[in-house]
Amino acid sequence: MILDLDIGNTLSKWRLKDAESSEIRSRGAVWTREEWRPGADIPDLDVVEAVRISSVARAAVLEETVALLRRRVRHVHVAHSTQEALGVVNGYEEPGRLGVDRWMGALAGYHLAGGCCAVDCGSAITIDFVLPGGQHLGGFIIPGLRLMKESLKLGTRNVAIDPESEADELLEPGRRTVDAVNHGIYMAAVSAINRIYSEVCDQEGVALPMLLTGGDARVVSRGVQVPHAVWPDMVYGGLEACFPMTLAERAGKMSGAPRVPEPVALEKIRAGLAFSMLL
Ligand SMILES: Nc1ncnc2c1ncn2[C@@H]1O[C@H](COP(=O)(O)OP(=O)(O)O)[C@@H](O)[C@H]1O
Ligand SMILES: CC(C)(COP(=O)(O)O)[C@@H](O)C(=O)NCCC(=O)O
Ligand SMILES: [K+]
Repeated sequence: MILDLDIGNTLSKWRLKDAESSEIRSRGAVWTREEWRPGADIPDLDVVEAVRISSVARAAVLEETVALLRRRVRHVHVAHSTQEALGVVNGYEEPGRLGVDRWMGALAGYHLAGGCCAVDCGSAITIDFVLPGGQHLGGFIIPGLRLMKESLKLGTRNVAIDPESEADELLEPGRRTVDAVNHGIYMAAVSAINRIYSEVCDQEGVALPMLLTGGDARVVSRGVQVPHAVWPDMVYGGLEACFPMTLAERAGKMSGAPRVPEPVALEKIRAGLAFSMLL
């Protein structure tokens, strides 16, 4: 079995992948603050022959995790943001400073779709752009839905956006604090994504397919007007592409990769932008 780990600021996600069949056998998540202890919600390491890790948590969390895993598992691969990988050139002045989850997402997106806009809706919402030739432009970082809510400190901490609520509902003015906050941050997130996408496509003269991942991807997806696909395993896709192990991976396949969304024509994106400027 291959253990894939995506350690974010909020949740540490894992999945077990069968090295022979390439099937995903199980998956789970624990709070990043908590200690890693095989047992409870952590897979049994006895069946694991290799681990691939993407981590943006504190260095100590990664060090401890790697130390623990190295004692039990033969192959431990840790992903790093580099200047170039798999045909993508990192757009950061200091490539190593780009969050490795963003780098994995950008690589997976490029591997799947060529040029793309990769959006990760986790603790932070990150919006990264890769051009068709492989140049990563850099990106945008805004607080995630939960962080935005917490920053308001309005005692609404535990009131999550109802994942069943319709986007239309979330776009109405709230008539209670809870709704005003939820609708406000939702609007902030989705309008930022829509606008940033249009601005960058306009500047670069190319309509890019958009891919969405992260804990809030599904709820954010409903308010994003740009054609896009939700890809929960996008960060894992980067790990698969960087450290291919199974036959399918060596053939370039990434588990759970969606169909590439067809972007709208650049003229339409530009017309939408021009229209919003008139309002
Ligand atoms: N069941 C859940 N538990 C925790 N967070 C959730 C859950 N469902 C959605 N979320 C949202 O997902 C975010 C965490 O998403 P994730 O992509 O795992 O973040 P990160 O990679 O930063 O750890 C939380 O900040 C929260 O807004
Ligand atoms: C921007 C992030 C905090 C997002 O982390 P996440 O929401 O996935 O936990 C992470 O990618 C990070 O720590 N990046 C380093 C700074 C940068 O990418 O510029
Ligand atoms: K993120």
